[in-house]
Amino acid sequence: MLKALTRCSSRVPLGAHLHGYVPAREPVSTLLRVPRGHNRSPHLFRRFFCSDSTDGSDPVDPAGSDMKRVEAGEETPESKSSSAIVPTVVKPEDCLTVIALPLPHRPLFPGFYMPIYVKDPKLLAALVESRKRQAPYTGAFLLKDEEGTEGSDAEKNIYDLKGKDLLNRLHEVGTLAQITSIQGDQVVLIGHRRLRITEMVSEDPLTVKVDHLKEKPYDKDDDILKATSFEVISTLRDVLKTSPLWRDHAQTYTQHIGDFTYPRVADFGAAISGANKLQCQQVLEELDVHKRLKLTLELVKKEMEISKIQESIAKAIEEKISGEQRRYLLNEQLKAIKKELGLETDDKTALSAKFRERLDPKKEKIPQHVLQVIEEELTKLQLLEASSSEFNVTRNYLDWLTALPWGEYSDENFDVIQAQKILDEDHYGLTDVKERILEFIAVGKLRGTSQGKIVCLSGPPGVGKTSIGRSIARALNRKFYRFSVGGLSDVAEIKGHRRTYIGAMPGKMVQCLKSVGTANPLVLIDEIDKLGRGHAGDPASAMLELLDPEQNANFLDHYLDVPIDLSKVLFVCTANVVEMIPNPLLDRMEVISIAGYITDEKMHIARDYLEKTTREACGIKPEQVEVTDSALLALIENYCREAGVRNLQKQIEKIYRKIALQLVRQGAQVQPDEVKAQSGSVSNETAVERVEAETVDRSIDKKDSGNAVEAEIVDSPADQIPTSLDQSGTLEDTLEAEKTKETPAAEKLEKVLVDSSNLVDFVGKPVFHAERIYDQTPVGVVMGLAWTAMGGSTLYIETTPVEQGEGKGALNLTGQLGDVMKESAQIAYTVARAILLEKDPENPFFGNTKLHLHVPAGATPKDGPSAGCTMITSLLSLAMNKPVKKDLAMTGEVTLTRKILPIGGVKEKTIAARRSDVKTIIFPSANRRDFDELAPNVKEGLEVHFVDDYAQIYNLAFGENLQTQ
Ligand SMILES: Nc1ncnc2c1ncn2[C@@H]1O[C@H](COP(=O)(O)OP(=O)(O)OP(=O)(O)O)[C@@H](O)[C@H]1O
Repeated sequence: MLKALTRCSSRVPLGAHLHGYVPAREPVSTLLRVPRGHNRSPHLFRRFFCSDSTDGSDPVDPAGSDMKRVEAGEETPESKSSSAIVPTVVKPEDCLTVIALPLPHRPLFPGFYMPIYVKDPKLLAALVESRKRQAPYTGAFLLKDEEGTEGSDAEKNIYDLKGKDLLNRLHEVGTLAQITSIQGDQVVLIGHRRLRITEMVSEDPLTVKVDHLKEKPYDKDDDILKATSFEVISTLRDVLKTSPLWRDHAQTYTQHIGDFTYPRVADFGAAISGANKLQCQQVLEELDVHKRLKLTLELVKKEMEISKIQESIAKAIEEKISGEQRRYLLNEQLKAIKKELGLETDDKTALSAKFRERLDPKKEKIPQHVLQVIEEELTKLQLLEASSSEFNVTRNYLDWLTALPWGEYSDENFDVIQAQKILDEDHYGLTDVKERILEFIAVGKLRGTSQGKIVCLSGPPGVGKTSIGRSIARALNRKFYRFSVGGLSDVAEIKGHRRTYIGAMPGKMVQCLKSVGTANPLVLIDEIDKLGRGHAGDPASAMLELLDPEQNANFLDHYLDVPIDLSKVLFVCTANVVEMIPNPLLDRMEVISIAGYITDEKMHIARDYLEKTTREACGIKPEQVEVTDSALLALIENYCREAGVRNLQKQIEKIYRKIALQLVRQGAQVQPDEVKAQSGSVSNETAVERVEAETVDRSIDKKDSGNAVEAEIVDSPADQIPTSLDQSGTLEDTLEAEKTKETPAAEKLEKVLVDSSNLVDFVGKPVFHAERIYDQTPVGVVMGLAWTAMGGSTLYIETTPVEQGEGKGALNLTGQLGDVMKESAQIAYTVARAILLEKDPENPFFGNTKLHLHVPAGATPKDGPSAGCTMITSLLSLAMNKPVKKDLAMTGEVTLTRKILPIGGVKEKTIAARRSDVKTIIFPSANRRDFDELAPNVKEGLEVHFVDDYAQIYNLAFGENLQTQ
């Protein structure tokens, strides 16, 4: 059984589908929608719309259609076969019975072509037959959709339909269509006039009786009609303009739009709109012209909106595309620029060439195993994808490997005298350090090469540990690199990260070598005593590997992964407290302690180094300022009593900043006169001022010299100012006066004098008050000597009775004493009781008195055993009600058998004692050597006793005789 009765399909290209009229296999030039490049003659349009009529007559002359096709240069199969014009017999209006042709997609509007495919052979044969019978007409009716079906589904269902069933599925109103050509199963129709089915005549093929429909009569000059029609036309024009798809048609169409009647305008609008088939059918069924126009207007307006949206979408996409194109272009340019500059990242060859270029000059010096790794990595680089992460890792690795100073050494200075000069230039004193460096140079000179060493400079803050490090590097002509390990807790900081980690970096030492560019720098490792505990590995062990001369010839950084030779590096570490340095590290270091400075040393440092550098830093000339010795002394004694000189430096900077301000302020007042003087001939008045200023300067400079010439100038009245040699009396003064003419204003300013009297104006009130609380220590109070990380200091041990009574003897301790110091106090109590018992057996003091021992200042934690002898003395002084000798200070650990053990920090303690105007110091005998090594200026004026038994202290403190045990 024939499945498909009628299969009508249209192959609809995108865009054309919107309007439902497509050029299928029909020769394109005969269609209203003419694709680009084909003949789009206005004749075609005129052909379909010129024979318009208001009475609903055919817009196309069916009789002439074939003739016109021939005119248009086309051939129909019939014209081909007969090569003659066949006159039509049947007129459209005579067609009252037609074969019903179902249209699945859109209705056919009068005046439009529509190609359809007829798959039902019976129907097709009937159509061919009717054409042969000179009645080439059929009724084209839109198919109704079956409920729940749409599009191709709806089409599918009609193939089984016949007779009545098919009739029921057809819309009642359709179009009388002329069959213009049949080629195979393709039938091309032209719509003529509206029809309505009245009854079925035969079933297969479906033939129906029809009524011809006419538009309701309308007034051509009706304004509303006119306006609506114009609105449709103008909207259509807009749509066609904005929609690039139909732009070409718009031109042609608008040229002929004037030929249209109102019903045709409505049909045209509906036909080309993208409205769905039901909306089109509605327009087709509408016989009231005004209503039809209104319906069409709605459809074309909607079309307009769609077109606008389409335009904005197109615009947005266009923008995006042009943005992307721009990016692409810029990227290409960037690549070209990078390539030009040799920065091209993905140009592997350029990259390899860059590395090789870097390698070439030092290839001889690079160890073989490192060269091998570099070569391997270079080969790997060529094989890797430039955008891969591995490529970047390899590139960075090669960058580090090739940037290191393999075998590059700076020419070392082996000239001891030159080195000494440099060291003295930068720092006063510090003889131990300087000596050690000179020894190092001497050994290097004799050996011909220098070996790496670890020197550790220990001492309180601000004594110049870091700055001497820099100076040593200068003296040795080595590059200087400093890094602080204070608080460092990650081993990776020292040994680097493994390359597998993202953002991996080599450790500090490799960074140092890259940055200094030599393999024998001086590396200053600051704050080694403050090395962190470490959360990832043990930093102390990593430091050991780095510093140990036994190991560091083959130091392996995790990142670099090839051993590097650090044996030529000179390591200088700094620490405040040596005891805090991990033992294995300390063991490998040469510790040089810098104890701190006494007033005398500070005076030198201030005068010869700090003042000079600060003055230069402030842009002040030496002749513009004078800081007297008394001012410096007051500054050191009352403001800067700590061991180092950092605070002293700050205070001097403060003074010089204030001086600079004063000078600038003065300069602002002097300036106008100066301008006058420099701008032309020198008036007498200005000259007087100049000479006066000069005189003041010199009178300050040569205060006590009693310079006669100076007096003469001062006394000279203004009009007698010497202008020539004979008047001035001396050549020197004339030259001086001449010089002043050219000197800038700032140089002739009044000299600023800083004295002890006006020091307060520069640095404010003294912050330090004497550590010494008592002029003469009372009963129960003795001065001890202590060592702190900030240097030495004096401290008092005070004991006082709290309560008396039979058997009440006890000892209370305060002053933030540590465990060792508390134990030391207990020992002192026992020894003191024993001594008192020995000296005065009748004295029940200790047994009956509750005592309180305190060590000011209460807020400072204290510990250590070295105050043992001081505590005993304090307890005995109270027990015997006898004060100790004036200006006495002591230090020493005591055993229960009254032996005095050695203590640390002799220099610091001596300096502290001097600072507190102590005249007599008692040290343990074992410390005699330390004291003897002190510089004479530190020991100067001190009466020092070395003791090994407490009895000696007792005798010195109380002026009595206690037998040693
Ligand atoms: N003997 C000296 N001669 C000249 N200047 C000195 C001397 N000692 C210290 N200074 C100066 O004191 C300042 C502080 O010194 P530096 O920073 O080296 O102290 P430091 O001992 O390293 O302190 P810290 O332990 O706090 O690091 C520097 O400007 C330095 O030049």
